[in-house]
Amino acid sequence: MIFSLGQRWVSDTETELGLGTITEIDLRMVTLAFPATGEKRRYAKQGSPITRVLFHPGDLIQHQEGWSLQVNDVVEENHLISYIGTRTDTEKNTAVIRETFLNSKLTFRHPKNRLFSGQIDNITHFALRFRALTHQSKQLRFLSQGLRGVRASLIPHQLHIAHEIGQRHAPRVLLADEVGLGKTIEAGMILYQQLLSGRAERVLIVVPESLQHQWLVEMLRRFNLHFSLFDKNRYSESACDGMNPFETEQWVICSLDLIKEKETLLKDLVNADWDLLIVDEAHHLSWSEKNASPEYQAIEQLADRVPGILFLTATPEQLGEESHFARLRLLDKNRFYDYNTFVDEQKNYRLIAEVVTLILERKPLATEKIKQLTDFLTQTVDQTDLGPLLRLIHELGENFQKNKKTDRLKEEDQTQAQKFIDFMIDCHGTSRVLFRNTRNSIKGFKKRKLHAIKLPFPSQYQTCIQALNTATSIQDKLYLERAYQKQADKEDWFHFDPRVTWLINFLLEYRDKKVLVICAHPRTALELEYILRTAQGIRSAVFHEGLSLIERDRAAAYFSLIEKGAQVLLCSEIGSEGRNFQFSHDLVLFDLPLHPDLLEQRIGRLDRIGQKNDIDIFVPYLENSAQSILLRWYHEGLNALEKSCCVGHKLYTSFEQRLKKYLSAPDESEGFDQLIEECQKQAKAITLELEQGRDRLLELHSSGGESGEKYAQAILKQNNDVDLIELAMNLFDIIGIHQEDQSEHMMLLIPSDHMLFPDFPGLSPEGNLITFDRETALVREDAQFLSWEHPIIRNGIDLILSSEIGSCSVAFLKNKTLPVGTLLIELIYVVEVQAKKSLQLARFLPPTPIRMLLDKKGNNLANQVAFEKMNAMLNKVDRHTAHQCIRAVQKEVQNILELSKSIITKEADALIESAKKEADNELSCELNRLKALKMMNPNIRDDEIASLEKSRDHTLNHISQAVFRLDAIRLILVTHE
Ligand SMILES: Nc1ncnc2c1ncn2[C@@H]1O[C@H](COP(=O)(O)OP(=O)(O)OP(=O)(O)O)[C@@H](O)[C@H]1O
Repeated sequence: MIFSLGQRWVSDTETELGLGTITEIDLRMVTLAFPATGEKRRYAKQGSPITRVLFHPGDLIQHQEGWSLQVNDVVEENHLISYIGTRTDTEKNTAVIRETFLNSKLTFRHPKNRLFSGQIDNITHFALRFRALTHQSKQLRFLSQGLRGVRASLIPHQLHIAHEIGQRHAPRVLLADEVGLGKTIEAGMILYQQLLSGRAERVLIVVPESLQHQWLVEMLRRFNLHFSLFDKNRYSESACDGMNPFETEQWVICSLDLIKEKETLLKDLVNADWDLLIVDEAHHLSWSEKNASPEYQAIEQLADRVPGILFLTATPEQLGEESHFARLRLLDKNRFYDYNTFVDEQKNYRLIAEVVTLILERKPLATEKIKQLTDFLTQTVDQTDLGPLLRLIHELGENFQKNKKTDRLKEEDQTQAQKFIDFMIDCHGTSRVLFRNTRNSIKGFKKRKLHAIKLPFPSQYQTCIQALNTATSIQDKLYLERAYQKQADKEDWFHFDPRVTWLINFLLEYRDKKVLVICAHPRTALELEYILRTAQGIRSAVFHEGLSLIERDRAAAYFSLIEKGAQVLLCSEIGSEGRNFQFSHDLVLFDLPLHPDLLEQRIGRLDRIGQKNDIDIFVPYLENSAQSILLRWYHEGLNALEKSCCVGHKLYTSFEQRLKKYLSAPDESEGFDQLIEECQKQAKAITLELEQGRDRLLELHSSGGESGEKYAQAILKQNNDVDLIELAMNLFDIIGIHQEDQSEHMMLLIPSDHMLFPDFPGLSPEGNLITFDRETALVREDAQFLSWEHPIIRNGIDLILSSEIGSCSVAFLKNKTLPVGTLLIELIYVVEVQAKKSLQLARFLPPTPIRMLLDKKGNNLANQVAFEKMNAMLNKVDRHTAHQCIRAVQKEVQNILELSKSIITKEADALIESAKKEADNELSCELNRLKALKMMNPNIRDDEIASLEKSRDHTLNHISQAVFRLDAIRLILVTHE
């Protein structure tokens, strides 16, 4: 296809944009401007979902000035089309419309014209069209858009977070759920909603190099999103002709290592106009006043330009609270401007958490508490809001007191209480930017059991330490095999280290177990693997940061194979970050890391969603070694091995110096019991304080209480949805896609030789294995999970509705109670709004079909005879007879169409009014809430309010301008035979 400036094209997936004009062409991309909605889109020249708009003699088209032309002739010059024909307003004049001047709001292929020119469709096509319209309209209003098509279990806290953030304009948040609770899935759900709603189009995901493929695969298999991975080669291959390589793709994954290394690449990234940036393992962005890491600086440049940001980390405070604060500042500079103010603010959390907890537990607020709260609110809340708030607190207190005995609240009190809680949570702290769920607040996690294995300290290590003497660092003491190699320059440590013998025996004894072994250093992992494989023939794989990505993925895949896979995977410290190994439940910590957050990351490889067994953690350690000290500290001081420890960083900071003293001289353990005791006490106190303060608030707003459950239930109802299955089968039959049953819940879709649309998007020539059942989709990853949101369904419906298929039909109705030849006309009007997708008007007014069944006098019988009932009674008519019938009743049809106009105007007006009311209610309510919050919570950004205000005004304005059009027409003639 040759592209030329001024040509008119339409987007196959976004027909609501109207007619587009080519405004820019370069080597690989074309830009289309859509004047009807004021939007622009860039498409790759090859393979993009756009179609050239061409009309033919007989078509009725419209000039941008509003007049229409009946096309008689079509002329092409310099790749641009001119339509020659008769103006319908003046009847006589011959006129020309160059395609550039076509009306951008043009609706094509009027069904009436098709009817009178004899272009008749099969009655089954008409039925499919109506069903597709009806379902599309219903589904576009579904509450949990973008959440139901994900191949994942319905986990309430994830759905709540995704819903809460996915609906925002340019969300900027930190997802900090504990390790393995599903941050990747949450980020994917947010991203998917932003894409579906048109709020985001260009997306960049930045991850540690080792996780690139995992993200690529997760986005594809769970969300059907095909990302492009940019490594060094891909970048330099695309960097030709002065083009920005990142502009050739809409969705890109890139590694943090690459970004910080290559200055030109970062520059290109920053200039590539992303809508949404996702950064995984964001704790790598370390910052201090004197030293911002290169990673931090790189992401800072992007954060200045990209409107939406999601940071993901399970251990936000791993590199210190200052770094945590600095990351929050990347999300919102205005709000997080000063570290000390931030720390001060955190002190208020306790009071708010206490009050919220009392209300949740329906306990009356003591006078003292009310006073404290009043003082606090007086300082922070605007005077106009203060009165009602205080009244509410008193009333709630009194009502709780009155209803104490029944333990039940009246519904309005319940609503009031929830409103107050939402308000308090919304207003304070980091709630709009930080989300954190913990294992405490989510049920179903398996237990962890520690098996500490004490082993003798080998003399070789003793000699080595003595030889190193004062030069022995804590690292040497902790990782003795490395110190030994340094000092003795020998590699035979594995011959005498009893941990190795223990590991070999353990693996030989439990041949059927899949065991993950983690150690601090890649070289240790490599040497262990060598000895296991060569000396003992144990099937093993190794996984460390020195391997290429392909080698790492290969190792992980080898380990995951059930039969003939590796029995053991040996990982270095960061080699396994973010990886999913929950199919194993035996973890060997060959050594322990110094920082508790690293320990949590290690255990998190197995202790994550999807783990079906209790987890056994084996720690072989050498008696009286630094590791034995560290083990006691972790187990007895922090209880970090058998329970997830959320206070690790704080305790490490507080005990670091004293702990290191013992680690450097493990023999001198005097006073260590005392340290453990202090540590336990402090752990208890900090945990309590957090549970009563910051963490309680975070938990309340992150888990979402009942809201996540509500979304899960709504989505669950759509599993194996009969409407969806019926429509899909109908669609596949008509399009020409064969269906072969494979098992109870699975089916193979195979393209036939007679496809209605030869290039059906998403359908592979070899066929697609599909299922409508979520549970099947979760275990059978080779099957695609079909929901209303799956591209096969969405594209299928779009293909039908953006074409003429089924828009014009003729049928016979055998009915002896009516005179032969009685004419009924079934009309399908569609009321619709043309506006930017990102306004999401479909929530209030999706393209809505209005069906009429009119007799000669214009009486509407649609309510008496429902569509499916009528459809079942109809018989098809051969083309020749249909043409004769049309000619015979043409005049009557014209009359009935005229009569239908007043009916549709009335019905459309009512629909538009009710949509406006709904939109106004919802958006004004949200706006008022944000404005009220803004008074006391600077977390609400000005641009969020401005955007919502603008979007409400635009929404109402666009809904008022909604139009109706005739989408389909069916003539029904009564026969007696
Ligand atoms: N809703 C879900 N349905 C099915 N599996 C899930 C779901 N949520 C998470 N999982 C699985 O649980 C594991 C952990 O999820 P994920 O990787 O998103 O967690 P994470 O919080 O990003 O972990 P980490 O902190 O290690 O980066 C993954 O194997 C993921 O596939």
